[in-house]
Amino acid sequence: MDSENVLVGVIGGSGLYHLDNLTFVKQVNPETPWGFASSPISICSLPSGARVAFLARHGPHHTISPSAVPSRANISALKSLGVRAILAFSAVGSLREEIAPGSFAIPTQIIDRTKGVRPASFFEGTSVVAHAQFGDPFSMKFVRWLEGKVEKALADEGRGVVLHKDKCVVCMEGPQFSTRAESIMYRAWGGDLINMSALPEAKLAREAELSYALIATATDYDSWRPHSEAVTAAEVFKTLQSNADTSRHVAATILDELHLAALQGDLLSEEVGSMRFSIMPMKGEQNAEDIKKLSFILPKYFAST
Ligand SMILES: CSC[C@H]1O[C@H](OP(=O)(O)O)[C@H](O)[C@@H]1O
Ligand SMILES: Nc1ncnc2[nH]cnc12
Repeated sequence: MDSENVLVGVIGGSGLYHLDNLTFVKQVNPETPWGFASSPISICSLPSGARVAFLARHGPHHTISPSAVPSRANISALKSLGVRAILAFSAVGSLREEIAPGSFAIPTQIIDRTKGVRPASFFEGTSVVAHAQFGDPFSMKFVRWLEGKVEKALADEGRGVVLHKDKCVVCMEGPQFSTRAESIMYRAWGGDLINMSALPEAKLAREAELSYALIATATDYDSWRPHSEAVTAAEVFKTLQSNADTSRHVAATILDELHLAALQGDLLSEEVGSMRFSIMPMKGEQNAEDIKKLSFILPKYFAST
């Protein structure tokens, strides 16, 4: 196995600022056409010698608010290291009684409640138009593979953390939490979980032809329960630390196998090549600057001269 190859990237969310249960190798901070990532990227080595990349979505000291996360730089920086699959973690509110704070979920759907203030496409501001397939916003092969592995890791050491599957996450703008009326409306819409970070991350991973899945860690019941206090940051903080410890355990347990699966390729086969027919045919002269920029993320389709 080529231990220099970094095929798997991990994005840590609120509470998860490092994977210090893995062996730290070095930090890198590649500049991308969309600037620098939220944090320098830590390269860590796994027991097999394989390497993974870790980046903290809100910065190592949580200084970046959800609306300001440089997601294009994050995704393109990971891709520039050779990453093919991204495992993202996110602290979420629960919109369902049965998803108790402290439990984990792997969502399969997203409802977009961001407000258009986040750059959400690598093609934005360029002369190239592309429409990525996004009906299944997470990589389903990867999701199905993860479910079994994460469920097993959560049962380890008597942790007894429950894993919920096939859930729908509402991604809201923030930074303020939802009103009670919004929280109730999201439940009526079919939302099960709520966060502020699934988008545009998942969209950008799709545009970059990277496999992407999210492990959602529930911290609170948001604001829909009639006889409970509405969510506060203090409420979220109560479970953030233990959820982050569990997330680190899950990562350490599954990353070697994930690296191997990424190396074998089948797990990632849905995304590779998926943008080929999403890019509108370009007639006439192509804007050289734009092509150069896009070649950073999709060199197969945009040959930089
Ligand atoms: C700290 S509560 C709200 C905050 O937490 C989640 O962050 P992340 O998804 O990065 O774990 C949520 O999306 C909000 O950004
Ligand atoms: N209730 C909530 N709403 C939005 N994002 C969250 N992250 C954690 N809890 C949340």
